[in-house]
Amino acid sequence: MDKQDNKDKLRVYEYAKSLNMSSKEIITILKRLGIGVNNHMSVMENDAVSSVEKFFHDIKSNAAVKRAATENAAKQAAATAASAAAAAAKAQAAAQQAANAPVAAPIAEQPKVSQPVAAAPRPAVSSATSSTSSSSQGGQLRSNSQSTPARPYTPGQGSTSRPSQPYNNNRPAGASSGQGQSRPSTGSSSSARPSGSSTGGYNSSSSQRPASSGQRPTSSSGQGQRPQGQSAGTGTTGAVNTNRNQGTDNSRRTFDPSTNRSSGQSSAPPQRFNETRATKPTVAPPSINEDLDSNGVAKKAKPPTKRFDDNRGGTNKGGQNRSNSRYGKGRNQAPVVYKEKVDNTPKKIIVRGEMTVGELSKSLHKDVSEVIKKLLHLGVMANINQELDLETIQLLATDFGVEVEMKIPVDEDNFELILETDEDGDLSERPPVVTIMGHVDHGKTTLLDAIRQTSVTEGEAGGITQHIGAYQTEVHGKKITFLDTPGHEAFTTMRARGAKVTDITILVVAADDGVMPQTVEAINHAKAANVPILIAINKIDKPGANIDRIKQELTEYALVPEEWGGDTVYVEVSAKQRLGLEHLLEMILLVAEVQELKANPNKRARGTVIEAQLDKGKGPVVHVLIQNGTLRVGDSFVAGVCFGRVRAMVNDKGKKIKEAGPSTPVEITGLNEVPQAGDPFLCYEDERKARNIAERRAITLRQSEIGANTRVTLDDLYKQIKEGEMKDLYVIIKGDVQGSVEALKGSLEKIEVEGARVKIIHMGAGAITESDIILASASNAIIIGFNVRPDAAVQATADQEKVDIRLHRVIYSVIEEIEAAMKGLLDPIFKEVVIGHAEVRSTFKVTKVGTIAGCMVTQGKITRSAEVRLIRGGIVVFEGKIDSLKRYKDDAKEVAQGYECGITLERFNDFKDGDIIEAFVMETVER
Ligand SMILES: Nc1nc2c(ncn2[C@@H]2O[C@H](COP(=O)(O)OP(=O)(O)OP(=O)(O)O)[C@@H](O)[C@H]2O)c(=O)[nH]1
Repeated sequence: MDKQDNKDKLRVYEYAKSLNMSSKEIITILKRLGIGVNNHMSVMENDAVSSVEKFFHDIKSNAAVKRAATENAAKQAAATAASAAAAAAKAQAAAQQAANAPVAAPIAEQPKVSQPVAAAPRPAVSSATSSTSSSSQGGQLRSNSQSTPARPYTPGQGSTSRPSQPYNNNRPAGASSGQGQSRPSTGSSSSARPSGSSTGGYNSSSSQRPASSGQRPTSSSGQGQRPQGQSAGTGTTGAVNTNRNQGTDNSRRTFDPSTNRSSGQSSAPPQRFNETRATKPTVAPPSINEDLDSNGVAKKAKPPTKRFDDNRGGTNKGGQNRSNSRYGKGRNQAPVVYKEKVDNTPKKIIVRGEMTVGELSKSLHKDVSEVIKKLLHLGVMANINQELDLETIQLLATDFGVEVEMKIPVDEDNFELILETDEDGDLSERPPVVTIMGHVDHGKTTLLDAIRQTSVTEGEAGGITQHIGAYQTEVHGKKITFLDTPGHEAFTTMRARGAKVTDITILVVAADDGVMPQTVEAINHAKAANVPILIAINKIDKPGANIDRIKQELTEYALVPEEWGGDTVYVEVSAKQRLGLEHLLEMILLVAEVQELKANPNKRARGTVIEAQLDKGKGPVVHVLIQNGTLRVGDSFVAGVCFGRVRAMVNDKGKKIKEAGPSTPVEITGLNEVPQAGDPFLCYEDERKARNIAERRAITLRQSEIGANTRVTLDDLYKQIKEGEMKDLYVIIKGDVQGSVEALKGSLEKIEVEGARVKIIHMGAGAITESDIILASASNAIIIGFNVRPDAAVQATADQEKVDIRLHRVIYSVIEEIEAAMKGLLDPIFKEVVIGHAEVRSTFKVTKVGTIAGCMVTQGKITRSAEVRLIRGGIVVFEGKIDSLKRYKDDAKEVAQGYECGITLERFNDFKDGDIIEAFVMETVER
């Protein structure tokens, strides 16, 4: 029973099918009418059907009114078209008549908008096919067409008159001229045409051929001879039908194929074709009917039209017939569906990035072909999947008269790269952030402690309770933030991670010691980071203190004291005796004042992670220096690839606080994981967003770690110069003696290729250290080791940081290599691969053999065939070949890590305990 019910129910798709429309269209109409449907399977109640039909009817009525208004213009157009086409006098007359006839009005109109929907709710081509199928599909349809007259058409239904009108209407000027031409050949029909171009002609032809007449108004004579099925086909589609006719009718045709063709091409078929084609985007045949009604002419044309419609109806796929019968009279009339051609081009589109042609067409509500055509006009060959840049999108949209609003989303994941600008009025002064650097034992820690103690004694009772990697002190009501990490780590590692936290560097130089290698290194670090340097000459209490000597030495590094005409501030202090500290703090404020350090406290907090650790009780704890905005308890944030919500916040004095402004160091809890020092920190409106961003950052980080090395290496230097990514090649030179380092510097600085120059950012005598690697990493520099080598730990750091170290023993080869790299000529065939290290533990002198080094292989392996170099204190003492490699008394091919062995070298006997023998092989490198 239920099944039966279901069967009888009319579903949207069925109804749409019966109208030759898509379910989507019906759903849209239903929705517009306020009738809720879910999808194409939804059942349509009777009142829904009648509402839709009323909707169509209303559309028709409106269209008719419009059409009547344009009648005059249409007449004119029709006349022109007819006259142009009519070579023969008859045709001309016919055309004129047609023009005079009220029905002709739609002719002019047709190309513009309305199309016979009911007649052909489906696209022209499909209607053509459907008619084809009607003839071929068989009996059912054909019989339909034959029996058309008898069909239960509702009088007054647009469909009746449709056939005639569509022809006339749809016929563009050219087509109408075609009619004229074809007419003469068809003879009697031509006369029928003019008189209402639809009515008479149709009638006459219909009288001859009931079924086909409606469809083939033009070639009436031909039609007359033609079998029904064929005529139906010909009527519907010009060329296609012609073919079909040829195929089907040849045997029985009595008409001249040429006539047929001509009729197909120029008269009725073209119209049809046009009509149908036009029908695709829009359909409005009912309006035509309406026209006819209003003109009073259509009524005459009704009978043939009916038939025509009927045929059409029949054409509407087999199922429709069934559905028609099932859904009754009203629905049989339903095929009269009209779609008005509505220009739904949007006024404005929002563009959020590049789009494909297909995407743009969709947002412009245009056919892809239209957009492609426009692109062709712009000289761009494109397909539907072609990506269009923003400029082209803008151009195309403007061409279609559509405004474009660009809303390019900001890459929120890389928030450290987003520059937030503030209005001057929103900015307020912020405390400077100071770092202390200097040579070992020059008193950095003592100075930091002394300053901190000063502030503690001045302010807080209870002493230092917290160590959070930074602290604030106050001088004359103004705060100064010190990064509490003596040494280079904070400075360099953070800079290597892209974080700039320091505003001022205090360079501590012991008055009794002078400028030392690490002093120079610190200077280079600060200069590379473009941070102003303030010199604190420490230990002035010491008897050997020579302040002038220090100043003198430092002028060599362009740090000229103010009193000597320079701009570097020098302060004499004794960290131990707490002398000059106040003056130092005042000078810091002075330097800060010149820098005009400002931030906007009224925005979301942004900062840098100074330290982070996993606390047994609190979980991940992070020390953050807030650099802009204000951080509040409860704020959600991202720190590196971690995220969280501020659960608790403590300041440098260990006091719980609710909010922290710019330049304030705080400890916060509430993270999911432990971030790294130097990680950027930014607040977000909610935790979910923070989590998403952190997760995406983690993925990107992993990918970049796996991905290409972005550091500069000599191997890809030329490429980078070419691509404009590099102007200067930053180099760190480390050599065994100061003399050769100086010589190398001079030679390298003279090289200039492709507009790129060598810029020495640091140099010194001594082994390559971890600090060199970090500086190289932070500055994207390469390291040249001249007669010096990195030890295993340093090499490991270099590998991790992807710093290119080039080791040489001859100055000329350094110059040659750098020059070749800059010219893109570098073509190393071999690359040295270190395979192991052995440490000399004892030596034995054996006559005739020389000195045997009793070694322990500390890393990798030593092979007999490997080349070796002897390193003493980071300096290469000898480079050559192994003479013999023995395990006890036996020769060995190789000795692995953790085993002892005896090694003799060719032409070298001067082993000393603690020497390192480094074994390496040369491997070919593919470029
Ligand atoms: N006489 C005197 N001694 C000082 C002064 N400042 C520091 N010292 C001493 O110098 C030594 C080294 O001081 P630190 O503060 O550890 O030096 P540092 O630069 O931090 O050393 P590293 O952490 O190893 O780089 C200590 O014994 C201090 O007591 C000073 O102003 N006068």
